[in-house]
Amino acid sequence: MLSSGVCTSTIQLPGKVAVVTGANTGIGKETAKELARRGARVYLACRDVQKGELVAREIQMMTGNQQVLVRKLDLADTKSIRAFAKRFLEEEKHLHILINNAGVMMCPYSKTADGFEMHMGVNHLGHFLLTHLLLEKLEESAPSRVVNVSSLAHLLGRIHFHNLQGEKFYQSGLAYCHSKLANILFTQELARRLKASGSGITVYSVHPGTVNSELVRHSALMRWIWWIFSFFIKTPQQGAQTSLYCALTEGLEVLSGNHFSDCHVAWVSAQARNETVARRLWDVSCDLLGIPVDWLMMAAGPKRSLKQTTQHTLPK
Ligand SMILES: NC(=O)C1=CN([C@@H]2O[C@H](COP(=O)(O)OP(=O)(O)OC[C@H]3O[C@@H](n4cnc5c(N)ncnc54)[C@H](OP(=O)(O)O)[C@@H]3O)[C@@H](O)[C@H]2O)C=CC1
Ligand SMILES: CC1=C(/C=C/C(C)=C/C=C/C(C)=C/C=O)C(C)(C)CCC1
Repeated sequence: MLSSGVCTSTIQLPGKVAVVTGANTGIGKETAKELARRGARVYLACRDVQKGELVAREIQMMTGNQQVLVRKLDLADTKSIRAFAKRFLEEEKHLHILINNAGVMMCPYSKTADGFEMHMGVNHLGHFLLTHLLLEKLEESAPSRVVNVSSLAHLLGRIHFHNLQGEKFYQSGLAYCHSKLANILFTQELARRLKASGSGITVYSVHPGTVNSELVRHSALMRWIWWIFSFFIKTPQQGAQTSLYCALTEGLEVLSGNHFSDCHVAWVSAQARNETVARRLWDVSCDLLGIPVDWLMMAAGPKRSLKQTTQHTLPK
């Protein structure tokens, strides 16, 4: 947990477009800053636009990159997710990097605007819907990448399909673990489907390490542990390295679907490798969000094969 990893890629990103969710603080802020430093146009997707604007100005000043923009995104409300995606699709031609970073941990039992348990709703379902809505843009901008920020905490997670909204039993720490397991299962299932569709989008899940951030805000005990060990745990900048590694490292496409920690491929639990659970979670997530289960083939598949046909026939 205390070891580190550094993204050593020197790649620059002029003309590239990135979206980072939860970019107003912690790991997301440092991830966005580094992408901006490399010249990308970076969208800070934040639920609190005022906080986001302050951070955007700070990043602009530190990096000299004025193309740091703030857009409202509340992952606890599917209307807000749809509004964010609609505006983004209207105003941007490309999306090369999507970092699904935002997260909540150990909230008291609560529900999102759509009635989903808060951890599952924000950490998993919110990002699932966002990725679905932005997929077309990622496909048009391929090669493009999606990074899902998960956690080692997935080890304690289980997908209880009969209690996905925590209504039968609820423990806040475990609810976080379940949602982080869902992040990994989503990554693997998305990678399988993207590969089958011949898309140039790749996807990775990440454990950032134990990082000194605001994630522990809901638990006095965790705040205390974090404070005691603050000298030993990672800074947010160190915590951003594995997300950056997955977003930027050349030649990583063959490892799409893998989980990374400290900038290396990392082991995941047996549950996280269970394809049956991953497929079922995909179907249930689509059902809860009211989107077709084959959204990926609908968005990427037919167009990709059309593009390939055109490419093959044009030179002659
Ligand atoms: N810190 C750690 O030790 C670890 C962190 N992680 C993961 O790293 C990711 C980043 O966490 P970290 O930087 O540590 O935590 P922070 O609490 O510092 O940052 C979380 C970010 O998510 C945003 N967010 C929370 N809820 C919503 C929402 N409903 N809609 C939009 N944005 C929201 C927060 O916004 P706001 O400021 O407005 O609340 C904030 O910007 C998370 O996914 C977390 O699970 C994984 C393993 C360990
Ligand atoms: C006991 C102990 C620690 C506690 C680690 C914990 C409690 C990690 C929790 C990680 C989480 C919640 C990750 C989020 O996804 C430290 C601080 C490493 C210092 C060494 C001793």
